[in-house]
Amino acid sequence: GGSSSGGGGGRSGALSPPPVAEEFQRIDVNPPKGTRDFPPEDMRLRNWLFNHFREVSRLFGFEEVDYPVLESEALFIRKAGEEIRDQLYCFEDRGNRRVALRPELTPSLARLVIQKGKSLSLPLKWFAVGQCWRYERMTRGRRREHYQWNMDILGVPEVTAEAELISSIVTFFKRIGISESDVGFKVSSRKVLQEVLRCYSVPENLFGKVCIVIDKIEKIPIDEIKRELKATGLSEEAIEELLQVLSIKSLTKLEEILGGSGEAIADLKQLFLLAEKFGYSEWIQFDASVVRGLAYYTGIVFEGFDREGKLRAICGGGRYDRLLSTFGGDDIPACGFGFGDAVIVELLKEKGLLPELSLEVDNIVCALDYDLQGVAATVATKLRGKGQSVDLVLESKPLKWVFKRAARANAERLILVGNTEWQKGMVGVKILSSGEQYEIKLDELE
Ligand SMILES: OCc1cccc(Br)n1
Repeated sequence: GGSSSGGGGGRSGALSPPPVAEEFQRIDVNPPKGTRDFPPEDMRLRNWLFNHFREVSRLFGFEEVDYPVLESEALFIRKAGEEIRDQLYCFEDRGNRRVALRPELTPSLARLVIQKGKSLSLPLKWFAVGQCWRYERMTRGRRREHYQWNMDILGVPEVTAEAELISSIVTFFKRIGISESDVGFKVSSRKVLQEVLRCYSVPENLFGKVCIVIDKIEKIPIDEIKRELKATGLSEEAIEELLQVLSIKSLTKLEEILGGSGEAIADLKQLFLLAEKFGYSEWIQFDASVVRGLAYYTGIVFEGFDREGKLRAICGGGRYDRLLSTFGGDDIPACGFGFGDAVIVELLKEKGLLPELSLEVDNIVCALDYDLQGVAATVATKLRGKGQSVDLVLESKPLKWVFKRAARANAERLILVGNTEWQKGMVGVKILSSGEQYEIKLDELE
């Protein structure tokens, strides 16, 4: 065994514990920094949330997909200065391959779509609920993993796709009791930025970088924003015009500035028209300052926010028509969103909307004598065959213990297998809510 460590007297007279061999040293029982365990109570909340994600995706006719949590690092290497890149959880594996824990799901979707190529019938509507990772210096004590619900539509160039996606998120919010008085969506289009930058003949390849700087507009001082924009090569004039346009909060005003002929205005007008038809006009507002922090968006972008302004963005997404070609594939028009599992729970807590979820078991089955354990197993199997859940007591326990367990499991019924009753082929039944109890033949037990 390992060398003994610690222990050993030293204090006069006091008996110190015997040294603990290395292999029995107590490990750190906490999960790695920034990660979470999901013990039953937390797992019930997580399942409740994910079941709503999945049910809404089903209502919208989406198919579930998933990808490896480990991807080639190359999938996420983009040069636009994104935070998601700076915090990539990447390493070299034993085969000397550069790999990364996925920080988002969209690049994996793009990879799979390219891999499947012509065999896919468009439009495709896929959803996923996957764990995503980042390696952030724990200076801010923030999480390093979260689960993200994604819905994506590929093959639809019109903004009906974006309108459909926002409708799915509104549907989700309504299901969990969140209304338009609690949250809203800021909606814009990167084509607004594009049209301004084109006026100043800014090269296309700077577009992603400029967006990433602007996405930080509410997170860092405006002087820093201007400095970083200048560093990308933008002229003072272009920067001033850009910041001016970004402060616009009405489509009419935007039209005055950009003129009515550009795609940005047309897309946004169409989206607001569709919002009316979907019935979620009250949930959305135009806000030119929304650009989102992912370089690959090319058109409409949107983000869900809490109207009290206490929390970070709840969800976000947009159009990314050029992502596939960055991986060498043929471009397919695409749009999608990501919805994390953290902020929404904070919002539900704020609103007192967290559901009360407890363990629910239909039956506790217990043998009163050890030699009836087999009969108890038969009873449990019969009930399970009828779709009833059974917590079968697996060892001799005092009745007091059994009642306590039944209460904790909110069991509907307690089935007791005792010698007296079993002599008559009967078992004892106690309905825990009413206290009613009776004996019944095993084959009459429902
Ligand atoms: O939303 C950014 C992000 C990506 C991966 C993991 C976590 Br926690 N957060």
